[in-house]
Amino acid sequence: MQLTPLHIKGGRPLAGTVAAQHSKNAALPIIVASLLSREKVTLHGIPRLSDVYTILDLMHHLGTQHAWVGENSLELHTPEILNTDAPYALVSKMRASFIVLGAILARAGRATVSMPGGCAWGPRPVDQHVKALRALGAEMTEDGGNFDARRSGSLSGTFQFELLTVGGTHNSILAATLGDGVVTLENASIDTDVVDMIEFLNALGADIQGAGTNTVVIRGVEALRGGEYTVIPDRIEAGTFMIMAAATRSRVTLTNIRPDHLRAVSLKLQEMGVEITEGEGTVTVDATVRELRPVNITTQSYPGFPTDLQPQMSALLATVPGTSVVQDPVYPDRLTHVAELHRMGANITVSGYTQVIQGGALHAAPVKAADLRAGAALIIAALTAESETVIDGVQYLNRGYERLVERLRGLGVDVHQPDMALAMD
Ligand SMILES: CC(=O)N[C@H]1[C@@H](OP(=O)(O)OP(=O)(O)OC[C@H]2O[C@@H](n3ccc(=O)[nH]c3=O)[C@H](O)[C@@H]2O)O[C@H](CO)[C@@H](O)[C@@H]1O
Ligand SMILES: C=C(OP(=O)(O)O)C(=O)O
Repeated sequence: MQLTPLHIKGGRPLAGTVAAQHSKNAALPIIVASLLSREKVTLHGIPRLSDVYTILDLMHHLGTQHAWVGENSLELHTPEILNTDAPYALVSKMRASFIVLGAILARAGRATVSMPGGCAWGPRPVDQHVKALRALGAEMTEDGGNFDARRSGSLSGTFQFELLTVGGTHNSILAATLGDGVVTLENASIDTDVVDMIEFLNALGADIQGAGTNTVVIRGVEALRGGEYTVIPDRIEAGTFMIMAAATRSRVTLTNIRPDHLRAVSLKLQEMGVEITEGEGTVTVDATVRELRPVNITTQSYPGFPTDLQPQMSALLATVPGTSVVQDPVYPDRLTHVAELHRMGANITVSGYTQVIQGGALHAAPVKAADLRAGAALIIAALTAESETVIDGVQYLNRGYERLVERLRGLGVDVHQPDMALAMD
């Protein structure tokens, strides 16, 4: 859906407290994982985001009935899998939908899923998903952009990922949870979103050991029961607000967070001269104490500095005098924010996945987001610029930030976008 642009008048500090939403990237796989149970599942902490509505459309196609039973609570029930295919029109909208492959395969014995979409900054292969499922005994074929997966019995065996992949680990766990085989995943992702999905599945009666370590052992079980689960706080959303506070040289408190999940971000901000005070489920970011210093950043899988905060951090560093170097080997093409920040006066030169940033003051300009976190980076830049920046491409922001205008206003931001409320209908 095309939305009217966001108008932001920046150049003044933020103040106050903002509660982080629950995690988009944990909620989506957990919603998909509910497909493994015939019983009713109630999930709390589901953010009202366009990605959630997209995955619910896909789940509806597969046979899931859903009902919102509170602002962020969702009841899901899949007594039968009605379709074993996940069509292009639904899967192409977001990356997370590709993991329905593992879930449908587990529940129905076969699945046909289109190549995934999502934020389109460059190639996002799924070779590890395919290799893992093949190694564990599934038959996988690809035809015309569709993957067809079949299994004759339970998945079993050992697979070692060639690299750390969040989605590949999700998909393999989902495929192996039901049945009577034992699957060992080596070099598995230890990302918070993987741990949360494992804890959810175990709460429903799965037998999955090793969450948060690189070796995950899944002993298949005959069936999962129903249950209730609360999704973890969104470390990327919280990190975005922390970076926003630093960029505007403000003092802001975040609540509903897991400080331990945000350590890489906190350490980098501290290195820049930002005061970070952690509390029980809170963090206070104070960038009013001293001048900020430039830093160098290289993204890594969790617990390293997340690629999903690289564009936002680049926007912050574009405002900090001196030279910073930002490298994103996880997603080397994740650079759509750069040309837009140039319009605002940023001095960033790019070579491969390296940005060399000479910080200074930014100015307002019309800009356009081409993906979710680039949109967040443009908001951060706009908040530092005197006079009004107009940000287009707002539909991407609705993929990842709940009630954004309202929450920015809560921090004192001068922002308006007349039809924002419609985006969440
Ligand atoms: C919905 C969701 O949760 N998305 C997140 C998830 O994406 P996603 O799960 O797609 O990302 P992965 O962790 O799989 O990707 C990490 C790296 O592995 C590579 N790779 C991945 C799979 C594969 O089969 N082959 C391969 O080469 C990717 O190109 C990338 O360089 O983790 C990313 C990395 O933290 C985040 O940016 C995304 O926001
Ligand atoms: C890139 C993201 O999501 P996806 O993997 O669905 O594109 C993100 O959350 O930053």
